[in-house]
Amino acid sequence: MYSKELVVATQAVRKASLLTRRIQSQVISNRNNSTIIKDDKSPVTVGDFAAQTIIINTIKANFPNDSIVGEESADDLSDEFLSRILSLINENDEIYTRDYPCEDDVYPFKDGQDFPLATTDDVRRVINMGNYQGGRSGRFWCLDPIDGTKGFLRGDQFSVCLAFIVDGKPQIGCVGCPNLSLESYGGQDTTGFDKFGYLYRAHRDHGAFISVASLPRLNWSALKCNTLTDTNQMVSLEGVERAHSDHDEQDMIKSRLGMKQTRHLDSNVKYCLLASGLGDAYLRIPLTMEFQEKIWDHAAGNVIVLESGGIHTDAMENVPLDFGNGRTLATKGVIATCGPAELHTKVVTTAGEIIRSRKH
Ligand SMILES: Nc1ncnc2c1ncn2[C@@H]1O[C@H](COP(=O)(O)O)[C@@H](OP(=O)(O)O)[C@H]1O
Ligand SMILES: [Mg+2]
Ligand SMILES: [Mg+2]
Ligand SMILES: [Mg+2]
Repeated sequence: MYSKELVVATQAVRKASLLTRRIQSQVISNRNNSTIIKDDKSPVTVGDFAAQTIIINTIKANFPNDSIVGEESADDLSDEFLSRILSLINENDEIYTRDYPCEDDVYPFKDGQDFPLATTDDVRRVINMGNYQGGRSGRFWCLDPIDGTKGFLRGDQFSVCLAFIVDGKPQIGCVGCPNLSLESYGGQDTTGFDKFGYLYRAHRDHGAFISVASLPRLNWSALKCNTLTDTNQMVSLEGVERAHSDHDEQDMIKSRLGMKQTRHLDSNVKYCLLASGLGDAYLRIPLTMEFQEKIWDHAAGNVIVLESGGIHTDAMENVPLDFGNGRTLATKGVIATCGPAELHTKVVTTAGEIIRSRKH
């Protein structure tokens, strides 16, 4: 069991969840100065960079030899932008220590003395430690500091996602959902959720769990996704952004399988709702055959889905996702369901047929 990794992952994600939630509205109202458009036209914010810095710093302080596949790079950031990231981190550290001390640390939890965050150069260096290429052997971490940046900028759902991978297999998944209210998706909320949402975490072969993020002692409840007998009972989970998956083909799949209800929401929160039994089939049908999914968009959710009893594959071949392939998955699209295998196979077979019959 990777007990220390689990504690470090949880604390890193918890601290970054607090920061992202605290600054979400401030980033939205000051969008021009807080957001950069990357080469692939996608947005990234001071929040994404600050969260990446906090999490890599925490990992490195506790596991100095570990490598990290992180989404963001600091190469194009000005000193002024880096210094805003640094102030956000310092401000958050103060609030975190004062208001959210956590008794959950059974290990001495180091805060980065060996990797100080005192200057803008430190911040740049730490962000760029996320440049690992991944691969099939050895241990590494896989980080999406803000998944669903577009949701974050809309004031909607987003998540802080960290996985720990050994020999290409995710062993730990930890997802902070700072803006999540379960009640909005048909569930029930627990006291304190409104501070900075929920933490989900799973350890391979040891189950998937949820806790309110703000509790001084995290209170983990086991998760189990739904047990269904027909695809027509499935609630579908899909993204909000039409540029990230093929919503028309997702509609075709649902109509062929009798699925009537859809929940649209950004990021790995979809995997978390599946594990909570608040959705049953996450459909992510590729818009083009050229696009390769990034491992950080799915690695943390993978452990949470599998450990809550679900199934996670590509959208065409019905094969498990391969997180040892580098920074991207080799397969096309993604489908996660509550199972059982017979229903999952039906969903992927239908998706495959629809994708293969494309005219374009
Ligand atoms: N053309 C595309 N197809 C599929 N996913 C894409 C995409 N362009 C961007 N994405 C990914 O979609 C993720 C968000 O997924 P969703 O729409 O389910 O919230 C983004 O994560 P980030 O927000 O971390 O960049 C990004 O990696
Ligand atoms: Mg991004
Ligand atoms: Mg992402
Ligand atoms: Mg991201």
